Amino acid sequence: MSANGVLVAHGDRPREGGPDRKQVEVAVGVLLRADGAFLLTSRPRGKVYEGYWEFPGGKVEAGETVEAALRRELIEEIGVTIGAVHPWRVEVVDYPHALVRLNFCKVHEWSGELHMHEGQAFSWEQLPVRVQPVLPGTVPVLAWFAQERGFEGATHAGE
Ligand SMILES: Nc1nc2c([nH]c(=O)n2[C@H]2C[C@H](O)[C@@H](COP(=O)(O)OP(=O)(O)OP(=O)(O)O)O2)c(=O)[nH]1
Repeated sequence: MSANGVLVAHGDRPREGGPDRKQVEVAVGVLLRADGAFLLTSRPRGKVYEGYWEFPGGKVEAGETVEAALRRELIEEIGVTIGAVHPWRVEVVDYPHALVRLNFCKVHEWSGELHMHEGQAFSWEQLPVRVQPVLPGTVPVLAWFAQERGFEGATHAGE
């Protein structure tokens, strides 16, 4: 785990892959508009946690950097070409289906229109987030925003 990583365990099902299971690297994009709104997308049908809201992104492939993976995933999933990628925070989440290492990156510039290529829904959100349910591994990001923005109270519905 990185120095700024936190470990969040979620769910009480037995873990897949035994005690030596590998961390799956995930590149996650926090797209920010000038007014501070951030983009959330819903997980497509057929994926674990289908319908849960998250930041767009996906798994880093072998030999790929987090930045390259993020550029690829955002073209594939939401149809935008991103500008500078700013690594923000890292979080490790221990799900029953996988141990994931989420590399959250802020992105302020992109080109192209949003097109949800996997049938997801999208929403530009501010705190408190109105869409629900929010993916467990996404919830801490809302707390980081709250800290940055001096926001107090529940960060999302259904808490
Ligand atoms: N994209 C994204 N994934 C997240 C977030 N929070 C969180 O716990 N995750 C987890 C869910 C998944 O276990 C993993 C991402 O894997 P994924 O299945 O979406 O990745 P992928 O698009 O490459 O999927 P696949 O087609 O290879 O199955 O990270 C988040 O905010 N965004």
